[in-house]
Amino acid sequence: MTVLRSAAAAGPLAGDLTVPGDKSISHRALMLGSLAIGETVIEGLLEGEDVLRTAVAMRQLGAEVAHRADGTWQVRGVGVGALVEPAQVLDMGNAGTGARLLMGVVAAHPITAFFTGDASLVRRPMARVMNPLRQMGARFMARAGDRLPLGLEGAATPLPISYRLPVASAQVKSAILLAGLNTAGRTTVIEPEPTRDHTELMLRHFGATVTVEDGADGRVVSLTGQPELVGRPVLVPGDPSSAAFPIVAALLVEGSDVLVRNVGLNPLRTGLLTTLQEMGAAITVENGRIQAGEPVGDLRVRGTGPLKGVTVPAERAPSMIDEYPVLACLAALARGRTIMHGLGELRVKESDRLTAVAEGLASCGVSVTVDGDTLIVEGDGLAPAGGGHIATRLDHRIAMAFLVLGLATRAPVTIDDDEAIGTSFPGFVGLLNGIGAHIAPIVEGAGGHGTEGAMTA
Ligand SMILES: O=C(O)C1=C[C@@H](OP(=O)(O)O)[C@@H](O)[C@H](O)C1
Ligand SMILES: C=C(OP(=O)(O)O)C(=O)O
Repeated sequence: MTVLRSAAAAGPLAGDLTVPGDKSISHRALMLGSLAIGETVIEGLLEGEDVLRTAVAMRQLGAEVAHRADGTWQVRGVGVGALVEPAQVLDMGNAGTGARLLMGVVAAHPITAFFTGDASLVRRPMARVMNPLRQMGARFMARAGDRLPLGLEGAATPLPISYRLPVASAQVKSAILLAGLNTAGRTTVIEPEPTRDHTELMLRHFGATVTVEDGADGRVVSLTGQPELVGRPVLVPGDPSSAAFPIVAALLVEGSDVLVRNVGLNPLRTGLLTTLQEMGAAITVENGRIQAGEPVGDLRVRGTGPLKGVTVPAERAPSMIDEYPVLACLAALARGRTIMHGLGELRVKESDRLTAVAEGLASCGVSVTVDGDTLIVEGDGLAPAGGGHIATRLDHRIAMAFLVLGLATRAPVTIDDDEAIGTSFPGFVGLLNGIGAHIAPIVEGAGGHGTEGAMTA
């Protein structure tokens, strides 16, 4: 555990950088590679703690997963329906995606597995995946409130279901589709609001038949069960949710000019870019291309001074759900009020992000209100006081969002623990400092929150 401090940069941020691979796509590549026959080579896999937990779990379930000398990952799968019962508990660490998607995979295998996670993950709701998986025939032994740790007895003969999502969640959709893989017949998920479609795209990439139609009730996704999946190469683009941090940093520090290369631009993930453009941000997409079925581009971001406050509609939330903490930090320096609607899901992430963002911004002298599921941040175009000491609550996005805010506040911002950052963005501090940010560890016990130590990022 290291206490970190970020302070206003001496000058504008400048240079180019590449963020690590997409977390959502990385989890899915390891899982589908493990269910395919033959070899899957994954290039650009996110080597963050969350994804490494999935790699270990897939090995425990019988797949061969190897990190090769050239930096790629090689998976030798067992085929749909052929995972083996794990001898040890599957510890998914901090990862909601890893836990929920893998529960879907195991639910349609005739095996029993036990799942657990860290102090954050055991507080998060699992009923949202357990309920549809129960309908498919899986059985659970869980604590009150359907939380981890839990035991899951997969169905020997799983039943196909048609399920309308009660919450907009790509994790729930994906858990059901992954269970549908080893289920005879068609498994259907209806989502009233579209969520990220990496599972659908990758299922097709590995040879499954997935149809997507617009129905009266929303987007209807159907999978034909028991396909033979065949190992395929996977090229993972940079994670737009990670790119959000250097992008916002460049917008916060006037005069910055930063190029973020190789960012995934799947339209179901680009709500933040839409919002930033509405706020007046100078962002251009260069070198737009399709890479392994996913749109990708390089983003040039210029800090041209204060942006304007906007209203972000609730229906945009699924396409930028993980980006609200850093958007709220940017809004603190915008001119006027930024109103973000439809944020109920933020309460059940790695921490209660609505509360964490509101308390953190208030401690930095920013005027902020939570009204039900709406977050309102007031800015006057000037640098906030800063000086807050942020409780990161095992939440990587809270840690990174407030370190970015500290680059533009009058007094430095500190976070109490940098460890969570490694779940999604290993190398974050080094990359940000590489373009001119000032983020440094603090030596505890040297007065106040300590003094700045040697930079080791
Ligand atoms: O499917 C995924 O890979 C994810 C879906 C989102 O969660 P929900 O499905 O809970 O909205 C997102 O917050 C998470 O970081 C990754
Ligand atoms: C919510 C997140 O991830 P997960 O649900 O996988 O823990 C996130 O990365 O912001």
